[in-house]
This record gives sequence, structure tokens and C-alpha cells, in this order.
Amino acid sequence: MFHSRAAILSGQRLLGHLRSSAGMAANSRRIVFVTGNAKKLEEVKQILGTGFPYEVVAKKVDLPEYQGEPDDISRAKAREAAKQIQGPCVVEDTCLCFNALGGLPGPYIKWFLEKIGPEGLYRMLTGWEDKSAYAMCTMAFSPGNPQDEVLLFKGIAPGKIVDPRGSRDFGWDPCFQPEGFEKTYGEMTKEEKHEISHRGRAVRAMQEYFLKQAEQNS
Ligand SMILES: O=c1[nH]c(=O)c2ncn([C@@H]3O[C@H](COP(=O)(O)OP(=O)(O)OP(=O)(O)O)[C@@H](O)[C@H]3O)c2[nH]1
Ligand SMILES: [Mg+2]
Repeated sequence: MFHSRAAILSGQRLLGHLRSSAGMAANSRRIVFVTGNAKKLEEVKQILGTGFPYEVVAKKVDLPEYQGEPDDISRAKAREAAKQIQGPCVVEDTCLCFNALGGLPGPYIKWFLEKIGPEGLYRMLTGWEDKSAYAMCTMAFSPGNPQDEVLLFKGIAPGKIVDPRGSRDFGWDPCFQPEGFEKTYGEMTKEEKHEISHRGRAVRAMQEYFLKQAEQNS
């Protein structure tokens, strides 16, 4: 549903990239997930579980925080990551968008969270009746060359911004309450969160794509 095929490589070409690229052991099927965020990595691995045809190998790189539209940011991030690791890789970018603010902070949520925390995010909407928001995750796959087109897989979770409740373990989780639930992300178990979260949706879309590719090439 959220599966955007910005560029579809033929299965053969894609697997070729995955098998032959630098940084991957010959014959092994690995995908490098480039992120500086350990919590994201933990969640992506939990969501993928064992139902993924590739081993996910993490590479900690502090990628630039680009500005602009979320899809453009994700593409730029994937290209930069591919350049740095010199091979195929996946990155992800997360936005938290307040509807009353026309979608802001959006991709800039990291800085807002860092400066004002979950309480401050809630207080930002004091003057607004509309507390609705959505969390968006974009997984971006680069086949390896910085000039290659990048595949995007998106997941969106609608919800609202509330007075923080629950675990402080991960960013803005305590102030985001997904639609149809009385709990914030911070009050949910990881399984409950992954089932409906922005990241759960995006990762499953990516998983589906790679499973199909693997099937076609087996
Ligand atoms: O409570 C949360 N629940 C989540 O599910 C979640 N996902 C991301 N975040 C935070 O939102 C900002 C995104 O910025 P971001 O995408 O640039 O990530 P990042 O810079 O931390 O890592 P990366 O860019 O190296 O992958 C960062 O502050 C992340 O910590 C979350 N917080
Ligand atoms: Mg970042």
C-alpha cells in the first residue's frame, strides 16, 4: 500500500548487486543497514525477525541531516550512505508530523526532540485544538552506486500528540498515541508497537519486496 517503486530494478540485476558488491561476503546474502541510531536498528531487526532472505548487518555512520521533502531526504541519505560504505545499503528516515503545523516538525523532529523533549512537543500544540499527527518512516534502498536510483518503502501511522506517558526508552514514543488505541507507543509492548507502527509498516513493505525478488531468482 505504501510501497513506492521509485525505481524498479530487475530481480536479476538487484541480486547481482547484492551478491557482488563490495562489503558483502561472496555468496552470502547480506544487506547493510546504515544508521547512527541503535534503537532504530533494534526495532528493524525485531520487525524483520527470521522471515527475511538477507542477513541485516549494521553499520554505524553519522549521516547528514538533510533538509527538504521526506522522499528527497531519504534518497539523498541512501546515496550518501552507499558512497560511504561503497556498496548496497538501506537507510531509514523518520518524521513526526503535526497536522496543525502543516506537517512540521516532520523530518526536523530530531532537533525538536533533542531541545524540548516529549513534554515540549506536547506543549507546542497548546494553542491548537487539533492534536492530530502522524509518524512516517521511509526505508530507502540504494543498489550501491551513488548515481543509482533509490527504492523507497514507506509506512505511516496516524495518531495524536498527548501528555507523555510510558517508557522513556525511545525518543518521542511517550507522547505519540496511535489512532484507535488508548496507549502511547511508550506504553505498548514492542510487539504491539511493531504491529501498527510507521516502522513496522515500512519494514514489512521492504521485506515483501525483497522476498518476492528472492523467490523470482531462486
Ligand atoms: O520515539 C520514537 N519512536 C520511534 O519509533 C522513532 N523513530 C525515530 N525516532 C527519533 O526521531 C528522530 C528521527 O531522526 P532520523 O530519522 O534522522 O534518525 P537518527 O538521526 O536518530 O538516525 P539515522 O538518521 O542515523 O538513521 C530521531 O531523534 C529518532 O531518535 C523515534 N522516536
Ligand atoms: Mg538522522
